[in-house]
Amino acid sequence: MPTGSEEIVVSNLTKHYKALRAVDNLSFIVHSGRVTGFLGPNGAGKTTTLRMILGLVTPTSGTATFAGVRYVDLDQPIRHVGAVLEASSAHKGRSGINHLRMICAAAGLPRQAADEALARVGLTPAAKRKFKGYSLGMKQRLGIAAALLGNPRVLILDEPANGLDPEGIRWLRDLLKALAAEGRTVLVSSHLLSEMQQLADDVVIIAAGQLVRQGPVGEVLGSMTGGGQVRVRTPQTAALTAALAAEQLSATTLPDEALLVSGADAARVGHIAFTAGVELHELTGERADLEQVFLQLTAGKAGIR
Ligand SMILES: Nc1ncnc2c1ncn2[C@@H]1O[C@H](COP(=O)(O)OP(=O)(O)OP(=O)(O)O)[C@@H](O)[C@H]1O
Repeated sequence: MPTGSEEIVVSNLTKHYKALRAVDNLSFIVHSGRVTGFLGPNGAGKTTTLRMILGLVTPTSGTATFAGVRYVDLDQPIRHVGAVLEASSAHKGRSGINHLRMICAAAGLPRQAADEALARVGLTPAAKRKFKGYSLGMKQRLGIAAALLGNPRVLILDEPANGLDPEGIRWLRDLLKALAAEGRTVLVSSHLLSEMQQLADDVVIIAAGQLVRQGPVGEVLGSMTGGGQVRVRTPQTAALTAALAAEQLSATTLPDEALLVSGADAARVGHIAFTAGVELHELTGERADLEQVFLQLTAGKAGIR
């Protein structure tokens, strides 16, 4: 079990490759006890940012710290931060458990940590099978097991949902949520937006190396859609339409005679109806999905470099 919380603070982080600003004055905080999704279109700068956070790429300027300490200054980093940067690789003929035991031996961790990490990712039944026989999903699990060996307070995963089937995604969601519930800080990058919507509590969205938006998933969605759309049915259509208009809300009539109200959530529409004495037979909030939000937020920035 990790002790203490450990936020990741990214502060004015910048990386230039010649004229290209791969990461451009980026600042955000990743909170402990939550799963944070790091989203951006291809080339947005996600991997470069993660590599700077992990001390693998030297920033042009700015810092990334764990409870105030840069990765390179951490004492025994494997016990602080676990990371999976690309699909796990291991010697083809080596078993999963032996792969983990070798990492333990090299890092001075107890051998038992390998068994515990393998169990945590549900690979115990395949412990002695050779890596070359592992499916992509099993390889992803083994990579996460390797990241968990030092019982780190922070977990950083680059595209962990890649190649997982829906059942694998559900498994990943449950694991990440459980790790966060233990107080760990979990940062997960992805371009799989609908899956991020399931996986993450918070999102940090970047495009062209710059921060576009950060916050709880629900707030980011709500702020983009102005509260989304609400489907409502009433026998008093004219009265409800008038009450909505008085609040500067417009409603369109759907083919099944229900009304679709934009720019308000279900609670607001329900309140307006109640105040106007209008009877409702249906009231359903329809939230935009992250894919739509993401496209709106990054429109014009994606693909310009
Ligand atoms: N070592 C490097 N030298 C030059 N340019 C680089 C280098 N590493 C990354 N870049 C460029 O920096 C930009 C950001 O790349 P990065 O891999 O961080 O994006 P990403 O968001 O992870 O994208 P993807 O989802 O495609 O992996 C890209 O334009 C990339 O070509």
